[in-house]
Amino acid sequence: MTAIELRGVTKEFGDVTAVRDLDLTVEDGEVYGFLGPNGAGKSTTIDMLLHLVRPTAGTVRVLGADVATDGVDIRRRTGVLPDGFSVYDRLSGRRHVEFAVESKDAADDPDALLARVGLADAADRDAGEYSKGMRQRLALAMALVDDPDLLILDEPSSGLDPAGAKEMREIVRAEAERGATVFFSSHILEQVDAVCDRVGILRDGELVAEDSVEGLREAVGGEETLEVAAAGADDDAVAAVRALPGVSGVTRDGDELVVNCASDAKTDVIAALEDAGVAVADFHTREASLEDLFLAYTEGDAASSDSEEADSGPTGVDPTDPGPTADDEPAEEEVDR
Ligand SMILES: Nc1ncnc2c1ncn2[C@@H]1O[C@H](COP(=O)(O)OP(=O)(O)OP(=O)(O)O)[C@@H](O)[C@H]1O
Repeated sequence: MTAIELRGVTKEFGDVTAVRDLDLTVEDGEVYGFLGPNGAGKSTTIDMLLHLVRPTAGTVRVLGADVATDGVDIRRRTGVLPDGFSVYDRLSGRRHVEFAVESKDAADDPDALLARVGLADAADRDAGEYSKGMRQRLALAMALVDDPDLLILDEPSSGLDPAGAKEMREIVRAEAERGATVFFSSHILEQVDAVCDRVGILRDGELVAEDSVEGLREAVGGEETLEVAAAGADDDAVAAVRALPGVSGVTRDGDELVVNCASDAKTDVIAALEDAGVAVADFHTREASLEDLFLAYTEGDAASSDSEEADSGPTGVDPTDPGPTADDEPAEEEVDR
């Protein structure tokens, strides 16, 4: 079965096209990493999977059913870790999980779930006292209720310390081994690298790359990354480099230009910079990584080095809204983010 299937999906918010003619398929049991810089359309896509936002065009199918007509059943079988999860300050962590268990009419032991996400000792404390990472762990515990067939995790590692991020990866792996499909968005490539079967890279609402992590590595295998100390490089010089054959991406990192290019294009890059009047102080090459590929596909104004910190923004998410389980109708109103 296909866990997620988007066909020709477009979402416009007034003049802004957040997602453009998106085709995306996630097979049952896959761990799929959904990458992209800020504003690429990841959360909008996730909101459409959850039927919190209706597409302007196209169809969205989840767990073999149409989200527009079978939302209740889909939500019952789906665990969601929303972006910008907010808690009820005066309810304990345990109460939050109990609520999620009751909402799904499930039989899970809240304490076992809290222990699984490392919150056993904090189970009785008010969630309002939880740190950001603890809230994220709590959200994960709630998402795991009733062994969902599909886990949708929006920036799951946001706010987690390295130990928490590792635990998150282990939980994702364990869920996949259990047979669940996991779809998660992230800016953090090492998360994706470590757990995903496949990765999709979204830019300006369009899928610009999709492959296994190995496939993406192979795709950059024939390329090198050239780091050029070029303090005086202006936009014209960058554009001249970008226009060269064999150059797949150029990003600026302080006084340095980072150029993804075929090995035989390196001398052309240096020559183009010098022709543009840039004094090249130094340059060296380094091995291409998944990070380089991400930058190559997402470079430009939208991709910046500050993208590692997720902007959770206003929450708009009620943590005790059973979402995945509710007997209510699919949302009629779009979420206000
Ligand atoms: N409710 C809304 N009204 C108007 N514009 C919106 C709304 N939601 C999203 N957008 C716009 O759609 C585009 C995609 O936003 P989205 O939140 O989906 O990106 P994202 O990839 O999740 O970004 P981030 O990594 O920063 O969370 C942005 O230009 C954003 O401003």
